[in-house]
Amino acid sequence: MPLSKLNTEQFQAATAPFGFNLVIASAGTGKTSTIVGRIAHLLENGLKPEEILLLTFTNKAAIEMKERVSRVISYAKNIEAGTFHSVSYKWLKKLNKNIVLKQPKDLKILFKSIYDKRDFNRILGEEKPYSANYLFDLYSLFINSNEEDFTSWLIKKAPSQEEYALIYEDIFDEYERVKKEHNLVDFNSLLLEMINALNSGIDNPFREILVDEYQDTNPLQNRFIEAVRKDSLFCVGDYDQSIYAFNGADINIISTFDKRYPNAKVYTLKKNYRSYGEILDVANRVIKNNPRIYPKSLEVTRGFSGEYPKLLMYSDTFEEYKDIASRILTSTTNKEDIAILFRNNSSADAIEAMLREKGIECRRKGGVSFFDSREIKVTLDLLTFLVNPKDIMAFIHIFEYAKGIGSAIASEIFEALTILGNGHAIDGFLNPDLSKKVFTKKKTSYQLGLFDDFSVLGSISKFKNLGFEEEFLQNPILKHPKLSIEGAEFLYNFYLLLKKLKRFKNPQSIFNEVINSKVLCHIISSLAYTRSKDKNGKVDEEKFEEAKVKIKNKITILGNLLKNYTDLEKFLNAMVLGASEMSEGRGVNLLTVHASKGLEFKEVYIVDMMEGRFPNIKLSKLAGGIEEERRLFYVAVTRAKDKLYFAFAKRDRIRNQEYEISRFLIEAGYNIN
Ligand SMILES: Nc1ncnc2c1ncn2[C@@H]1O[C@H](COP(=O)(O)OP(=O)(O)OP(=O)(O)O)[C@@H](O)[C@H]1O
Repeated sequence: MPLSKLNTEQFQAATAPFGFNLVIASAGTGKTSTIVGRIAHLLENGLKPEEILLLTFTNKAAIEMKERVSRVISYAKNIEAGTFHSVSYKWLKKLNKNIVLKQPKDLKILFKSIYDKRDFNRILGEEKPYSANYLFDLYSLFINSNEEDFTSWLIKKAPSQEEYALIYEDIFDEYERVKKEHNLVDFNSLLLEMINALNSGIDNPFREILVDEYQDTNPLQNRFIEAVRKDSLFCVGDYDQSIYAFNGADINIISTFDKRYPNAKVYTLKKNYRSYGEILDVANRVIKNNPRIYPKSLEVTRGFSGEYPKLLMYSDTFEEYKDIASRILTSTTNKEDIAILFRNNSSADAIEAMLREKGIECRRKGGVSFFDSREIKVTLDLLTFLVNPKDIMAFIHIFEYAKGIGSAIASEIFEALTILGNGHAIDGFLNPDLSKKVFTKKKTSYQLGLFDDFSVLGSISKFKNLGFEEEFLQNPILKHPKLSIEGAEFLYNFYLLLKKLKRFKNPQSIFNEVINSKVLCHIISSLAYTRSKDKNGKVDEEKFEEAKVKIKNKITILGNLLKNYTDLEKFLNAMVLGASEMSEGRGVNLLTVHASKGLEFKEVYIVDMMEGRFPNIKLSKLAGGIEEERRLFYVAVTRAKDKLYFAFAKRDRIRNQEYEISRFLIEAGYNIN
């Protein structure tokens, strides 16, 4: 039973009466077990699973906790659990809100497609107009500035831009209109929309909200908690592990809990089950230099190993990474149980290279490189468009690969398809309503710099001999005045894929069709082509073939992830909401300290323990200060179960910089003389 395994302090917290409960769980003291016990306690005392909301820092954590309770209480799988964003997203969907979640960088592309429709050349200004990218950033700055009128704001900042102000404002209007029309939202607006819905009095079934990693809550998330909560909160966190200030996390939220809530109860978990005493000694010595918000300490339960965490000293970073790789090579610890932690991402590539040179497999959490790669993005866009043919962004991204179709033309074709398909772009491809008029002449406005391109429609005769099916040749989208032969061919292949996919429902079969389609093959070739060019722009045939195989292999990895899903939409949502939780490969874990949060390893190396790098003085000035850096150090140290090493190098050859030892090692009592 989840409750029977708890120690006294965990049990007391897990069985706390309804109300405002804060559990200060020091590192390694079993907060996961306590949350799992709490859920079991609530269910055993008559709460229905639908009345429990569990908010976690990652979706993976939510799944793990739910699984642990479900092993004993099977219906626990019905509790609502996930990150703030994924819970809001699911809830908004349940409320039938039609929303399409997008990353800011995607919205930037939409913005550019609207910007590109304007002709600034008609104004012979002294100064050039702003680029689309700059204007997008300027616009978000304006929105955050609380000023009401863009033009007056712009004139104050850059008087010579005044003559473009009308065009800029028209771009913003269209951008907002398109976003609204297609229900595009970013991460923050998910929470905002949900808060609005809750404040407008929608049905709220939750009787207790459990919040994990409470110390990293930001004010918007806190507003969400406030909007959902009725009378019981169970928040678990450790103020010494608050490390997301740069992302807006506010440590004051945890530190004022007992003042903000009536009759709040604070429980503390002190017994550490993870690490040997020597490791905890280092953690305690350093963290005591930070303010103690609620009284607490770490108690050793595993005893002492007899070995104090070692400080490894090197003359330069190259030597440092090389020696760590050699130590790992000969270590008897399972490679998956070893982690190398670094404060700065910039350390990662050199360490990875050194490990690979010695033939040591490693994996980097964050998976950014995987999900940021163009092949994965475009494959996800293809699948997204199939699930949601209203997703103009996905459509524009896919058509970036069609020669001659830029983002402006792509968005016009998309609009036309939507009209022809009576609101459904796929129908616009497959069963266009020929009575509808598309690409009609647009309102021309010299002042707003709009083109009046559609006065002359294109002729489809140039596409007659390309072997297109008769049915497709009838489609009015081919009349776009700027459509090139290559563009039309891409559209035709897309049409063929959609036609074929009509027969499939199973996500795996859909994926197989997509990966073997001419559309994706064309995209793969075009990516491989760019990647196999040499300095003079010449393509090496062998490299080109190799690049194609590599790209296809990567896309296949995505297909493997899909195997766990029977619903394509659920898979796609998990990819948007959880991409940062994925890790690639196997072997030694290479992690930033931030990404190591919540994890534990038998053997840990904390590298680059140099003043300036850890603590990172520059970053600490931006958010959180030295106390946040000290918390990062505390998080790093407390990941280690059995063995812990610190590595220091006097010099970095590449940066041509000399270093002093990190102040945290001095605070920990290391004597380097
Ligand atoms: N009552 C207990 N008896 C024995 N072992 C326990 C108990 N509670 C937790 N543990 C073990 O202690 C370790 C740490 O637990 P857990 O990962 O939940 O810690 P945590 O509080 O989340 O730590 P952190 O905040 O540092 O990430 C785990 O290996 C877990 O199995």
